[in-house]
Amino acid sequence: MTEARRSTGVRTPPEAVPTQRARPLPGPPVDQPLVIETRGLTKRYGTRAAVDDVDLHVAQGDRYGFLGPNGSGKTTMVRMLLGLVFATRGEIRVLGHEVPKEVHRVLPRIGAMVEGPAAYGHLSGRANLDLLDASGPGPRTGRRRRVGEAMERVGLGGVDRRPVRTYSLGMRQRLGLAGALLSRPDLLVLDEPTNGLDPHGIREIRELLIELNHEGTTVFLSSHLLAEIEALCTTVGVVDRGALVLEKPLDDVRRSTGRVVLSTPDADRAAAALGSALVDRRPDGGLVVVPANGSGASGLAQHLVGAGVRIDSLEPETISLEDVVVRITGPGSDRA
Ligand SMILES: Nc1ncnc2c1ncn2[C@@H]1O[C@H](COP(=O)(O)OP(=O)(O)OP(=O)(O)O)[C@@H](O)[C@H]1O
Repeated sequence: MTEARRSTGVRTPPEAVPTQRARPLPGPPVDQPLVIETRGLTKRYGTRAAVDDVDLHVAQGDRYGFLGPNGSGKTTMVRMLLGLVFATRGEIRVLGHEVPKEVHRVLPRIGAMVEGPAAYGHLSGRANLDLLDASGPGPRTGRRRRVGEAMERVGLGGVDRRPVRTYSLGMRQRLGLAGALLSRPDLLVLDEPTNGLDPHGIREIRELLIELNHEGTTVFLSSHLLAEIEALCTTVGVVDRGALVLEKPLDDVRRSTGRVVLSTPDADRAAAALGSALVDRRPDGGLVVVPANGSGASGLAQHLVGAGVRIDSLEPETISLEDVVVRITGPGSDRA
């Protein structure tokens, strides 16, 4: 069952999205207008549902991570949002417009990168972006500036005249992102944007996306990399075999358990002093403790020190995104 979204995470609201909707799709309330919403969205290939009855809610200002194992339907979802694949059933609304019916009104406001960046290898990065810009809705005037700015933005300003065939994978990925930025989009839709990048490249892309988000761009990205979503996103949607099984602000997912984890060189002495307040011992040696009612971590520390226990650290126990994903998707969810 879907753990539905109740509120949005940290927000820097960008300029307003059209809120007049001919027919708003029903869904859980959120604090900001929705820039992507789907209702009962389903895509079948033969008898197999690649996307299965999905109600998605991406709010303005989100950095929304669409997380799922390989083959769980992420790319199919992204392609439907962009009008590249027709749904078998269900409704899609992006930036207040129906997709695919009104996709021509939506696409000029979206920057997208799906299934890796495509570029002509014999042309320079700048020439590739010139071509892309020429095929877009933007005016001819200002193209040079737009392309230059986009190249600078992704850190390719110094190599803009080199043929793309000489670019590393990371540079190609950044060129793809530069293409997505040309129209100064309200919404970025990125399918596995850090695929194939090394840790340095992943960090660069992440920092750039956070920067763009702070300037007002809503970011929707798909990934099978839990750590990537955890480091970048404000909201997470978890998809398992085509179905959305969780959609929540990341801060709500990683909530505190109310217990604390004690790290000490005097574990046995601590265990004796804690009695029934000690509820678990972790593989890393940490003692999981339930502080006595109202005493909190400071009361616990006082009690332990009084019992002659040395304390290395005493920290609140939190549930990680990984804990939650493992629990709700179960083992083998990424198997065919
Ligand atoms: N054109 C197609 N025809 C038939 N089946 C398809 C087609 N496109 C996707 N599928 C199937 O739909 C399911 C979801 O695929 P999709 O590519 O959307 O998943 P994904 O989560 O993006 O996977 P990955 O992370 O590997 O890219 C898979 O079982 C895939 O084989």
